[in-house]
Amino acid sequence: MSISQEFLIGAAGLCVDFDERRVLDRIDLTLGEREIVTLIGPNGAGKTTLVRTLLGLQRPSAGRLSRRPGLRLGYMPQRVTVDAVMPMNVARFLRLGARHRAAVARTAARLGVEGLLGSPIQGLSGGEMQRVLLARALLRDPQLLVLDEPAQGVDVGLQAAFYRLIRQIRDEQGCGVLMVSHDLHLVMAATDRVICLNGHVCCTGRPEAVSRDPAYRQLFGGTDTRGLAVYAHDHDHAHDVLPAMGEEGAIDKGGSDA
Ligand SMILES: Nc1ncnc2c1ncn2[C@@H]1O[C@H](COP(=O)(O)OP(=O)(O)OP(=O)(O)O)[C@@H](O)[C@H]1O
Repeated sequence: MSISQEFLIGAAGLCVDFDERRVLDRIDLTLGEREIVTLIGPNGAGKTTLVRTLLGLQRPSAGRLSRRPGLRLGYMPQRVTVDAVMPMNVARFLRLGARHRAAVARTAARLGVEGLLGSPIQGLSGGEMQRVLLARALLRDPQLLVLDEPAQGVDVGLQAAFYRLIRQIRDEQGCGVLMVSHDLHLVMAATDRVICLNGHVCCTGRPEAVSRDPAYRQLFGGTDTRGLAVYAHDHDHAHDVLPAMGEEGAIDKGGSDA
């Protein structure tokens, strides 16, 4: 596979070994401008390793990796550990990226955390921390936003709202998004393309198509059916109102034989 400059990031035949154990095997992947791609897979599938490799934090054992020159990345890690004895409020945490106060205030307001700027970072709830971490990533004005399990530790209602927010941010800022998730049904409406990973790429495509793919079903067994019905319900309403238009219409095409 050749990796062209039209992509923000691309990998061809990417392999990663740890202690002679192959954890990622011949991964081909591209991420285009304004595209939202979700990596999904069971525990130990190599999702974080793949993200770290794409970010340049992990050396591949084989294969080729390409990033657009000068690509601005905003990375939201699974978690951050802030030393309990180090006093740090949210405003200071956000300013660590050396951005102007006005940008910090504007981004905090955009994410609804402006009321938390004076609060100690250690005291935030899971949902508040999630938005603060996203604000920090956005303050880099990223062309590619990378989110590793961004909804972990947050209740399901807030998770759905968070994924809607990610899609809005992509629409407003025009950045590409690469995210990791365990839960296809939660990210379906927020994702353009899914890559189902289990050491190798098991299947890939639009979320509706992946949810029906035998490789995906084999990997997740009967354990991931709960949200699909909910998703299909929302989606049916949109289908009646907005035929083949915008993001809902695009998803409809994939789900037409459901
Ligand atoms: N630095 C490392 N050294 C040795 N093995 C590692 C290292 N990092 C990850 N691994 C192993 O590589 C495999 C893939 O791990 P990775 O964290 O990428 O999976 P994941 O899909 O992100 O898992 P999870 O969903 O549990 O976060 C696991 O077996 C893990 O133990």
